Amino acid sequence: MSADIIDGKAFAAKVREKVATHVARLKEENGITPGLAVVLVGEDPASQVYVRSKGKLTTEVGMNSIEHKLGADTSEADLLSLIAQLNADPAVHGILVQLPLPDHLNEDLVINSIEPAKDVDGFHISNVGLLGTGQKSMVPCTPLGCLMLLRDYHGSLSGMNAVVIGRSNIVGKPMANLLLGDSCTVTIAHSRTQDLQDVVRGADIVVAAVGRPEMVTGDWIKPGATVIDVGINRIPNGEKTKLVGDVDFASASQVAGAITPVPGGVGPMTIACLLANTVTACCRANGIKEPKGLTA
Ligand SMILES: NC(=O)C1=CN([C@@H]2O[C@H](COP(=O)(O)OP(=O)(O)OC[C@H]3O[C@@H](n4cnc5c(N)ncnc54)[C@H](OP(=O)(O)O)[C@@H]3O)[C@@H](O)[C@H]2O)C=CC1
Ligand SMILES: Nc1nc(=O)c2c([nH]1)NC[C@@H]1CN(c3ccc(C(=O)N[C@@H](CCC(=O)O)C(=O)O)cc3)C=[N+]21
Repeated sequence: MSADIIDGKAFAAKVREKVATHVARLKEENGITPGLAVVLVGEDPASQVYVRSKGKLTTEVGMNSIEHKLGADTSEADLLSLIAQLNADPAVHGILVQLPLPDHLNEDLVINSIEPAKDVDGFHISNVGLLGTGQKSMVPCTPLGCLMLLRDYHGSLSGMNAVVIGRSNIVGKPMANLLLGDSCTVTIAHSRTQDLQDVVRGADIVVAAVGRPEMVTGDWIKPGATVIDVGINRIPNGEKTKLVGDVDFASASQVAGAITPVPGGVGPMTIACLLANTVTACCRANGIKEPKGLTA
């Protein structure tokens, strides 16, 4: 059997089209251009690539992209003062501080200094609490993108067994919360989980967010299961490098019912959801009815 390929790249392009329509409407009817500020501290090459790609797609949908690139030795006080300035700027509707931050900066402190209404990553404790209690919040982009792909493929997820591998604050935990919200029976696995393969074999939905190249192989997957591969790992490939997920696509796609590729799966959805969250934040900030159906 060969799995259906869930085309995140194509889906994300459709989401960005909808975002662009709403941005055009905000400009015409309200005279407002949504603005997304991205803060990058240090020179991590992978982070630089994402930030560049975010900036390009932000302007492509008609929004303002504000980029702040700070040196790796930036002090916490300077970073906090930049965030305070962005919090107070009415032209900035969304703020994203690219993670990971250099070791001398306290990530929790920095994230929690972002105005929750502008926290388009959904990482602020206030948004985490709102999501955890099923209240209106900013939803983290990567898990939101995964949920949209799953709902689009399955319709209802109610009663399905979902296994999320990884318990990070940015992917694993919010993913589990969203799946629970859609009435899945959710298991969260991590590096201390015993018999991980057996746990995964019970899953109708597997979300892999581990950071280990091609760890999940076809023999772990229940035949017909849906596999969402969040992993973005750059590995050597001859003289060059290539991007692979946390799932071994070649073997898993022989067993799964549906699977997301890397690249072209979850990654593009993350950025599309970031843009959608920025439109939502802009509408909320201006007392404008927020668009329905932009995200899940
Ligand atoms: N596509 C996208 O848009 C995005 C992709 N990513 C990618 O997703 C992956 C995960 O990212 P992130 O959540 O930030 O990573 P973290 O490193 O923060 O978390 C990884 C998680 O995987 C668990 N883990 C590690 N090794 C194993 C193992 N052998 N068996 C089971 N669990 C294990 C860890 O367990 P423990 O807690 O016990 O240490 C941890 O909970 C990375 O490849 C990252 O690049 C991330 C964000 C967005
Ligand atoms: N505050 C914060 N928010 C984030 O959302 C965040 C972050 N920090 N730090 C890093 C991770 C990672 N991440 C990705 C986004 C898009 C792709 C993406 O578009 N990937 C393309 C390929 C890109 C390539 O070729 O390198 C794809 O999978 O098809 C990947 C990874 C967001 N993250």
